[in-house]
Amino acid sequence: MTVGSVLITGGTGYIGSFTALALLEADYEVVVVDNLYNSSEEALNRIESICGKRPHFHNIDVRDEAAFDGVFDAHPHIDSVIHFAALKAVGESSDIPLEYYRTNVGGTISLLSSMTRHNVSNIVFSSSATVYGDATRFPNMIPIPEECPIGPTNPYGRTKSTVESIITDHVQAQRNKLKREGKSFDHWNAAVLRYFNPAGSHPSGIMGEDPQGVPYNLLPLLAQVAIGKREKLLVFGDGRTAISHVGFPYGSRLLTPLTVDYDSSDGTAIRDYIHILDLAAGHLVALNYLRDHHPGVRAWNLGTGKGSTVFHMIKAFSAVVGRDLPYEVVGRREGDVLDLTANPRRANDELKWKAERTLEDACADLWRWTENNPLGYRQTPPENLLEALGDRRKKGVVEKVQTNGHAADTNGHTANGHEHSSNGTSVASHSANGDASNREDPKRIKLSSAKDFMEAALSPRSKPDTVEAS
Ligand SMILES: O=c1ccn([C@@H]2O[C@H](COP(=O)(O)OP(=O)(O)O[C@H]3O[C@H](CO)[C@H](O)[C@H](O)[C@H]3O)[C@@H](O)[C@H]2O)c(=O)[nH]1
Repeated sequence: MTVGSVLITGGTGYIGSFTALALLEADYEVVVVDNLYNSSEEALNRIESICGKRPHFHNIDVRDEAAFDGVFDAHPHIDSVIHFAALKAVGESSDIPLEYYRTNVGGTISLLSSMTRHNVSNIVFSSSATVYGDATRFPNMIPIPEECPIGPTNPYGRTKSTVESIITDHVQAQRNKLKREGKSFDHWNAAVLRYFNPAGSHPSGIMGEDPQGVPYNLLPLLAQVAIGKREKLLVFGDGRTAISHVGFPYGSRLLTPLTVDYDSSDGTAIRDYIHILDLAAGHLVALNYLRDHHPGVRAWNLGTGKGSTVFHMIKAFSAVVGRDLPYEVVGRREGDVLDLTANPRRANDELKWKAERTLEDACADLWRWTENNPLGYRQTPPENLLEALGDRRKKGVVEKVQTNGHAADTNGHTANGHEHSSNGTSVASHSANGDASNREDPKRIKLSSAKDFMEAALSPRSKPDTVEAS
C-alpha cells in the first residue's frame, strides 16, 4: 500500500534519483519527470535493481506547462512535488544567465501554475547553500544558520533565491485566498531545502552521480583522476604558490602547510560534504513534515555541520583509492567563497533528521561506484554487484531506509529544461514505464543500511565467495 503519491522533477539526476529511491522505499508512489538533458533513464533501472520498484516516468521539459498538466491529469493521486529540475553549473550561469532564469525560474512558475490548477499543494524545493553567498561577510555566521542573510554571488544562486521567493509568495497567496473564502488553507506548504555539497554514491556500487559532460564538482573530478580519465586535480587557490605535486602520503602524515590563498588551516576553501543517502533522507523527512505538520513555508539547511578543506578531501579520497592522487594549485575560481559549512540544528530539531554517514563513507562509496562503473550509466552494472544485491534479498534483508533521521539516508539539480531539449511536449508518448512499479524480481532487494551494503557489495578485488550464500 502506498502512503502517498509524489511528483519528482529532475528525478533521473543525481539527488533526484536518490530521493526517488528513498521515497519508493518509504512506500510512496513516485512519478518522475525529466528531459534527460544531463541525466539518463538508466537511473530508473538502477533504482529498480536496488528496491524492486520503479518510478513512473515522463520525458517532459519543465518549461512546458501543458506537459505538467498532462502528468497531473494522468496521476490524479499526486498531492506533493519535489522539485529538482534545473540548470546547475555555476560557471555556465554567468555565460548564459537567461537560460538559467528561463529554466530554473520559468520552469518553477510553470510547475506552480499547473500544481495550482490540479490542487497539488505541497512542494519541496531543491535550493542550495549557494544562496548565502559569502557568509563570512557577517560576524558569527559560520556555521551558517538559516537566519543568515542571503546574498548569492552568481546567476545560478540568484535563480535559486528568486525561486525561494516565488514559492514563498505563491504559497502565502494561496493560503490568503482560501482564508478569505472561508476555506481550509493549511494544505499549501513548502519546504525550502538549502543543501551543502552532496557527495558519495549508493553503497551497493550500482548507483551514483553520472555527469554527462565534464564534471565541475570536486569529488567527481577527483574520481576521474583516480581512474586515469584526468591527469590531475586543479586545486583552486592563488596560483602563485606554483605547486605541482604528484601527491602526498595519504595515510602517513599531514599535508605540508601551503600558502594557497584561503584563510583556512591549509589554505584551501572549506565545504560541508554530505552523503547523498543522508541528503535523500532529508527530502523524505521534509516531505513527511509538510504533510503532517502544515508549517506553511519553511527553510532548512541540509548539511553535516562539519567543514572540510579541499586538501582534506584529496587526502580522504586518496586513502580509499590506496594511492596519492596528483594535484596542482592554480588560481581561484570566480565566485568561490571561503567557507560554506552548515548549521543543521533546525533540521535536526524540527525534522528529527541528522546526517549519519561520514566523509569516509562518502569517499568509499564514490570509489566503489567509480571503479565498478567507469562508464557510469552507459554500461551495465557489474554482475557481482547485482548478485550481491540478490544475495541480500535471499537472506531476507529488507530493511527500509529510516525516515526519522536516525541512521537513514544535488543541486540534485539535474539539468532539466535546457534549450537543447525541448522534447517534452508529448507526455503520452514518453510515459512508458509507469506500470512497472510493482514488478517483482528475485534479484531486486530493498535497501538495507549502508553498513550492510559495505559488507555485501563486492569490490573487484574481493573474491565472489566473500558474499554469504542464503
Ligand atoms: O576542480 C576543482 C573543483 C573544485 N575545487 C574546490 O572544491 C570545493 C568544492 O567545489 P565544488 O565545485 O565541488 O562545489 P561548490 O562548493 O563550488 O558548489 C556546490 O555546492 C554549493 C553549496 O555548497 C552549491 O550547491 C553548488 O551548486 C554546488 O555545485 C571548492 O572549494 C572549490 O574551490 C577545486 O579546488 N578544484
